[in-house]
Amino acid sequence: EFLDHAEKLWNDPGVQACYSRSHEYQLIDCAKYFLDKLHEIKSPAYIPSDQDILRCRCMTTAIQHIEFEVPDGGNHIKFDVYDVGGQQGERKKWIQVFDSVTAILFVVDCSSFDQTLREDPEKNRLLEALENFDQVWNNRFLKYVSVLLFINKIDILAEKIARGRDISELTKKYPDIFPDFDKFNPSASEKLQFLEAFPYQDTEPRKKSRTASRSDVHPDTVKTAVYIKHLFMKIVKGELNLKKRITKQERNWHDEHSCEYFYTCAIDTNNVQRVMNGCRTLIIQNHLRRFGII
Ligand SMILES: Nc1nc2c(ncn2[C@@H]2O[C@H](COP(=O)(O)OP(=O)(O)OP(=O)(O)O)[C@@H](O)[C@H]2O)c(=O)[nH]1
Ligand SMILES: [Mg+2]
Repeated sequence: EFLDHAEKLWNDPGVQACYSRSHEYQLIDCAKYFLDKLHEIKSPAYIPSDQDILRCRCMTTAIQHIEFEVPDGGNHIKFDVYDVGGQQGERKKWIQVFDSVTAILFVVDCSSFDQTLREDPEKNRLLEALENFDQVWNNRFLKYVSVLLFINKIDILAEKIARGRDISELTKKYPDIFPDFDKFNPSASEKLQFLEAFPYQDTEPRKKSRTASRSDVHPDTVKTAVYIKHLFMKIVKGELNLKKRITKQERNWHDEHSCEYFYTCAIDTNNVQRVMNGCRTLIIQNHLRRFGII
């Protein structure tokens, strides 16, 4: 009975209008996905699919340790992954795992440019992510640790842009940090890189040739994603400093680590497979370099 009522409410035009303004309050990203399929979920025969499980939101509170082995040639390489929580209250725990890590997987929600934090409704989420990344990249305990930056939720970014949202509010509010979006021009290779990562709908034929545009992806989605990538890369290059440095950095401070970025959609298994293959190679190379083997 509850689910019948919920379904009726979700189909109400007023509730839909509230949903279209969900960047103004706190609503979990997967709400629409599950509410859209209430008719299926309410059936007693409902069994969650893999996609349903991937869409579930489960906030990380304690540090999770996951071990797995990946085949590499004839060998198996063991990976130890520590998953930490991203919310403000969780971050003080990060230092416990800084010691002896080879790489950090830093996941940014690139669709969050028009949202504020659940923990602090005054703080913009993208700005918070940039500041947080600045602290990780410039942390003296992480000088030898490479960072893999995942510019994630590109599917939600596309949905938002299609609904007419844009990053201009942020660029107007913080012009020193966010340069004029209208004047920003991504190169053809930058557009191509994003489009190659963007998931194809089952109905959309895959492009055989490499091209810097796709009929199913709005040009502003591409432009916004590349713009966000530039912001993070400015931090990597030291062109954008958002946090006061406790330790003065000498010129070769960043020589011993690097940052690679990937556009990701964590719920698209094809995209994740490709990204993980790239990450595995980078992590192994970093490890070998760190121990002087290559
Ligand atoms: N549509 C979409 N949803 C995503 C994507 N990545 C994550 N999500 C959803 O976002 C929600 C949060 O994902 P989590 O993996 O719990 O996020 P987290 O960064 O570990 O969060 P904390 O544990 O609080 O730090 C889940 O509902 C996921 O299904 C994505 O690329 N696209
Ligand atoms: Mg988590």
